[in-house]
Amino acid sequence: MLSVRFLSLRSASSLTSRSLCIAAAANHGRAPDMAEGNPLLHVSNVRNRLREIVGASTNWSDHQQAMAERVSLSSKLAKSQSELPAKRMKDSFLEVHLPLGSEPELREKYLTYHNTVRFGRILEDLDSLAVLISYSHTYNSALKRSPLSIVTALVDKIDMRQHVIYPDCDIKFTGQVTWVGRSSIEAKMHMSQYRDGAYSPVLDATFVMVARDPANKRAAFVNPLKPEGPEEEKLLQEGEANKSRRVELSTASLLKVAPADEERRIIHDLFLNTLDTNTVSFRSRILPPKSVWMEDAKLKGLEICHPQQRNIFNRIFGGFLMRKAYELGWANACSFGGCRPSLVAVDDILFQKPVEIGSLLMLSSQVCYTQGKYIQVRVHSEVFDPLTQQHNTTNIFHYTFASDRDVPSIVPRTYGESMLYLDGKRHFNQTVES
Ligand SMILES: CCCCCCCCCCCCCC(=O)SCCNC(=O)CCNC(=O)[C@H](O)C(C)(C)COP(=O)(O)OP(=O)(O)OC[C@H]1O[C@@H](n2cnc3c(N)ncnc32)[C@H](O)[C@@H]1OP(=O)(O)O
Repeated sequence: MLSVRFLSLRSASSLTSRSLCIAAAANHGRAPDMAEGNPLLHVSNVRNRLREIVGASTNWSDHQQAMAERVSLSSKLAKSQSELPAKRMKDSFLEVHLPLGSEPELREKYLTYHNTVRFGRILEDLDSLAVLISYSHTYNSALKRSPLSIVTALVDKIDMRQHVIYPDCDIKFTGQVTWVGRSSIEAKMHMSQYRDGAYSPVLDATFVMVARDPANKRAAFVNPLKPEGPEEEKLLQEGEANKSRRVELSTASLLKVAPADEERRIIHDLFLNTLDTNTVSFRSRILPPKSVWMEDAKLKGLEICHPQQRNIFNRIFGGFLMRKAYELGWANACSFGGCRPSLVAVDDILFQKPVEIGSLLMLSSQVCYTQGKYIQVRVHSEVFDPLTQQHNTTNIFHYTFASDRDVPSIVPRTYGESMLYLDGKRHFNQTVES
């Protein structure tokens, strides 16, 4: 059933060298693999494979029955991690093609007005791929369907290696599991684009996925990971270090503890800088030149969560949420900077709660930190229940953009805004200065 093409790392590199040999004869943005008709996994098949793996319904009208059938798979879950066989990294290695160069009919879905690729669409593909990689790691040939519900918990990091993604050149995604906990899985993915005879790197992404029982109510064990060779040992150690870093960051969150001394000084300097020197008062505040109050750098949006945007577990697809938040964040940075900004990094996208079908999803984007030509944007999403009038945060997204010129400085006015500023600064330092 899981007839995904599992390529070993070694076979992937030999594929690349073979590709390079044929490259001279290939078109500008059309990779030889695709031109030769090599049957690699096509991006549009990733979701179909996921549907098959979990037995998701294709019609919304059948979703309750499909869910009930899934819940009956609970008995197939492992009682402990030790009863599951250890997997190798190559067991989950996948290579997926998005042939924008070879299949012009695909382009429309990915095209921006400015003749580049919609990054929100790439986020959707990365999310689906991370889920498929995780299912490949947990694949059990004795079962027809996987009892695991694997959800996206965190987009740890997406580093852009190139700012322009061409809409008429083939794209290749590769990825594998690089670390596992008891129920969590780290998947690393790379995206490259075929241009002028070779694939060149576009981005590197690290996602954390979490396995749940079929009803998505509690954690479920995943197979241990057995590294082979020093390169894989290093990836595993990096995964361990990533986990420790996440715990540290969460412990130091400004929602839990006071800012550090240096951060307090920054906030006080910003405050002093806005005082009116003519009136000796803490109350009269003046916006410094080439600055914008934080409250004037927001953009809001609303999504009604229709069944069309559901994932294989009948909740809203994480990739869709990322696309919507990204596009709002981009528009926010665009109107703030007065030009089309390019994406530098995506960092620490947290999926706190699932978004149910039918929800009213409120998205709120805020420019929270600026430095030179860089704009740090935070998008907060919450569901609003019109019956109880309650708001619940579901996601927080962080995006770093670069403008083609220096942008105005963002200035917080309240204490809460100052915390947003510091949080934005921390994210900026982590992505841009690391
Ligand atoms: C149907 C046809 C449609 C076709 C659709 C096509 C689309 C197909 C695409 C399909 C795509 C489908 C994909 C989608 O669309 S998934 C949709 C988007 N994602 C979500 O909705 C998830 C929302 N969040 C949650 O449900 C909870 O917060 C989760 C479940 C994530 C954690 O809940 P909770 O906190 O209560 O869990 P726990 O305390 O028991 O811990 C369990 C483990 O989780 C680890 N952990 C937790 N948080 C984090 C974190 N932030 N960073 C790193 N790790 C984290 C934790 O260390 C522990 O690990 P371990 O020590 O066990 O190893």
